[in-house]
Amino acid sequence: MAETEYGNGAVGAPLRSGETGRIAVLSPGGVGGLLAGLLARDGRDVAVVATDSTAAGIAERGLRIESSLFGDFTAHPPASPRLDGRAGVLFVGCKATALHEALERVPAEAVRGALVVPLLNGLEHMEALRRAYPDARVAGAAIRVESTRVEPGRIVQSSPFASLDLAAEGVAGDRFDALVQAVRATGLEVNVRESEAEVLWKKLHFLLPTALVCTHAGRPIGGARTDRRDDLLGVAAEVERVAEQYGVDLDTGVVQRMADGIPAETKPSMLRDREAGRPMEVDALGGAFLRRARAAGVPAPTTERIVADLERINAALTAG
Ligand SMILES: NC(=O)C1=CN([C@@H]2O[C@H](COP(=O)(O)OP(=O)(O)OC[C@H]3O[C@@H](n4cnc5c(N)ncnc54)[C@H](OP(=O)(O)O)[C@@H]3O)[C@@H](O)[C@H]2O)C=CC1
Ligand SMILES: CC(C)(CO)C(=O)C(=O)O
Repeated sequence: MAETEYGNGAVGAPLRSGETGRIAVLSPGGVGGLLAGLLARDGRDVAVVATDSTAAGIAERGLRIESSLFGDFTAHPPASPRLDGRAGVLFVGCKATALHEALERVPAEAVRGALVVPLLNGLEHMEALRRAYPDARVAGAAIRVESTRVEPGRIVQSSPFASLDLAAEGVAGDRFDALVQAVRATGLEVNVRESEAEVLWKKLHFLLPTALVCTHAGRPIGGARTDRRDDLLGVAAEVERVAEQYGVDLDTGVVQRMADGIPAETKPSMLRDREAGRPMEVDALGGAFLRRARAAGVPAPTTERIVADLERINAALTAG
């Protein structure tokens, strides 16, 4: 039997138009684990790809989700350290700091023609994914949620908000529509936008000030938005000015209202990494933004200062 383009892992299972095909989720951490659990609970054909020990743990005990929005449950998707067979969709849920190693678990052949949906914050992972998977279509995406991998295979989702923005640019079609439907059916809000740049810059506009300032201050948003308000709004205004040079209109007033409206105890994942002594995404977020700012000739002194400090802290963390 001829090999089908996107089987359910098994060679020969034809994919009908409008279906997602098998949904692989690489790295079941805070955001990847939440997506994998929600989709598996709905009976979707989900395959988790994880580090060796986490894959073994999920295969044995399942993937535990404890969520203020979606309830508590254990899902039992198959989990392995490497993607075997093909997938029609690949969610990428690792941190930027582990991206290159993590991608080795998903061969390019396994996602030929597939839709690749990165859940990472930042900008430069898009180029890295397109280089790794030249025959896949990589969608601009951004997830807004606070979700934490408290131990391997156990995810706690705590925010009163959870939404996924997806850009249709370059990826529109039946599989994209099917994916939107599948994710919406889990209860997660999905917003479809046209432009990839808009999706990525809008997320960065909120994320960069909150991640940098909360992490620098060592405090959740409630402390950062009062004690470090000038820095928070300063970074947001710099993102607005740089984004404009890349054709994206942003409004720092929106970020201000969002930062004032979310629960005081909200912690960006970068702050959680600092607290746990893990490598932080300083370069993937702050560094990438500053490279764009320099290329556009727009000064970003507030971001420069905070990123320089966090780079020193990160170097000390990663040195041991
Ligand atoms: N957490 C959040 O609330 C949000 C996070 N984001 C963004 O999403 C991305 C992921 O963040 P988050 O979910 O917090 O990350 P986590 O630290 O919770 O999870 C990272 C996952 O990557 C896995 N991993 C590490 N190394 C490898 C490897 N070599 N191969 C395969 N998997 C690997 C980890 O495995 P193991 O479990 O085995 O350690 C873990 O499951 C980041 O870019 C972040 O900025 C965006 C919005 C919200
Ligand atoms: C700030 C937050 C929790 C909001 O989505 C986030 O995106 C992150 O930490 O990566």
